[in-house]
Amino acid sequence: MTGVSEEGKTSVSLDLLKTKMAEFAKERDWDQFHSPRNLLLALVGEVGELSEIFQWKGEVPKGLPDWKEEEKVHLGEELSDVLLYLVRLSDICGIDLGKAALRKVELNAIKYPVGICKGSSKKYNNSNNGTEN
Ligand SMILES: Nc1ccn([C@H]2C[C@H](O)[C@@H](COP(=O)(O)OP(=O)(O)OP(=O)(O)O)O2)c(=O)n1
Repeated sequence: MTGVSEEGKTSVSLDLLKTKMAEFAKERDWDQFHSPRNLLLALVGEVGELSEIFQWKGEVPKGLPDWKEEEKVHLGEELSDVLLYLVRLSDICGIDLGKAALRKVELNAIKYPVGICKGSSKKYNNSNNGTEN
């Protein structure tokens, strides 16, 4: 279920990750542990591990040009743990994550019209139908 993107690179689908996680759990008889609450706590734990990588470093430049290869590998692992638990949590809750995320992107575009928001990171404000800090 991998696909080829417009740039010709192989892309990995959320469906493939969902299937892999379901197989991983089934083979180990771990469905019993993959409850919504357990998965949410595991997800939050992995977000903590991801945060530790950046902790005390101050701001870092995009692309992480000064990071060693092994640091980037570690970052990829922690990002993956977060993604995999998120995909699994969504599956166990019966949410089509890809569809929900696409819908949210569309809602975001309506909430933050280019004409009002371009160049400004201010948050949407319900009271004046505009934006504020
Ligand atoms: N009950 C479990 C335990 C693990 N995993 C999978 C999902 C994550 O991708 C990864 C998490 O494994 P660990 O709990 O061993 O966490 P780390 O890989 O981060 O290791 P550590 O916590 O030792 O740094 O394994 C899972 O699906 N269900």
